[in-house]
Amino acid sequence: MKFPQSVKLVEVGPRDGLQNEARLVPAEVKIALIDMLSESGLSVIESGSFVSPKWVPQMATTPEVMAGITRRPGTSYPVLTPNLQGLESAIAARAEEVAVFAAASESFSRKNINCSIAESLDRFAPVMERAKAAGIRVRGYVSCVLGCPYEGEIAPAAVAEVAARLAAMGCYEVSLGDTIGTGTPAKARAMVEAVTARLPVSMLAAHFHDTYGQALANILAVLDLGVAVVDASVAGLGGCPYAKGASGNVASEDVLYMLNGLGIRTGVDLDRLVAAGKFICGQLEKSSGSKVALAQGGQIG
Ligand SMILES: CC(C)(COP(=O)([O-])OP(=O)([O-])OC[C@H]1O[C@@H](n2cnc3c(N)ncnc32)[C@H](O)[C@@H]1OP(=O)([O-])[O-])[C@@H](O)C(=O)NCCC(=O)NCCSC(=O)C[C@@](C)(O)CC(=O)[O-]
Repeated sequence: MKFPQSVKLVEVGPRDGLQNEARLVPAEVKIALIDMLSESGLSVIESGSFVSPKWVPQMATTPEVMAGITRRPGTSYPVLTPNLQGLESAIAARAEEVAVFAAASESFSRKNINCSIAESLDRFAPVMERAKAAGIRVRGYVSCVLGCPYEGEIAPAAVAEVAARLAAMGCYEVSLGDTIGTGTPAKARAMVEAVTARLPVSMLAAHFHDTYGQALANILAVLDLGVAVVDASVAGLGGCPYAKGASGNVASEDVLYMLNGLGIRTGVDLDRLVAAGKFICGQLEKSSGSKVALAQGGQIG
């Protein structure tokens, strides 16, 4: 197998990880988590989302979180923005990077953002324009790339089409989300091959959930195709409010342990990452979803 020499780890725990937690996590706890994650050397920490608080109440503290974190030079703290209203809030919060999120499944698009795929892309157009004018980088997500909770199988060509549209609109990176974690390595490869027929692999990120325990295997499969950006969530926190049964994202600690073992550079310190995971698990009073953290005594607080 032929792997990249270095990988950019995108930590999504403070957003994707926490958005599904039923108990509201105070802003101070999110701030402390993000600051610990920054200290581990991560260069990207997704820190919240400017979405409707009626849809995702856990993210309502994003303005306080963005105001309270210590911004480490060299680290970016993107937030999700589904529309212009979200982008204006992100600008007010001094976000330097945002993400728009589409889906490869019509049903998931409607459940998640209350519009069709085409409507979502139309809605992103003014977001892209305003972000560009404000000097803000935009990442794009495609959800349900390896299966949909409502429609089942998703064709790789449908994923490639949405990914290509996001790139054409100006997204600098497109993150491919196995939202419900049903993918397997061969399917992950086939999907990435379909996307790389339309986009350079350097623009792609793997965003895999671990519902069926396949996430690390899927990541390995797509690293072999040249994907060099991997999204992960500390302690394996996560799920998706609009994808019943989806478990957490692949745990950041486990991805880092695997990358270290492969000799792939990330610039991230495993011990500090484990400490951040231990901190948030203590706050949430739950065990870590990271095998590495558990092996290193990372149970509750
Ligand atoms: C997109 C909407 C807003 C459409 O929701 P809608 O109800 O169709 O929107 P609307 O424009 O009719 O507005 C309804 C209300 O929401 C407010 N509103 C409208 N926009 C905003 C905003 N930006 N910030 C704050 N408030 C907002 C707006 O002001 C209004 O307030 P009201 O008048 O009723 O008091 C809604 O569906 C929504 O917020 N959805 C968010 C869903 C979400 O966050 N899902 C999780 C993230 S996606 C994901 O996890 C997958 C991913 C990315 O991780 C990849 C993967 O794993 O595959």
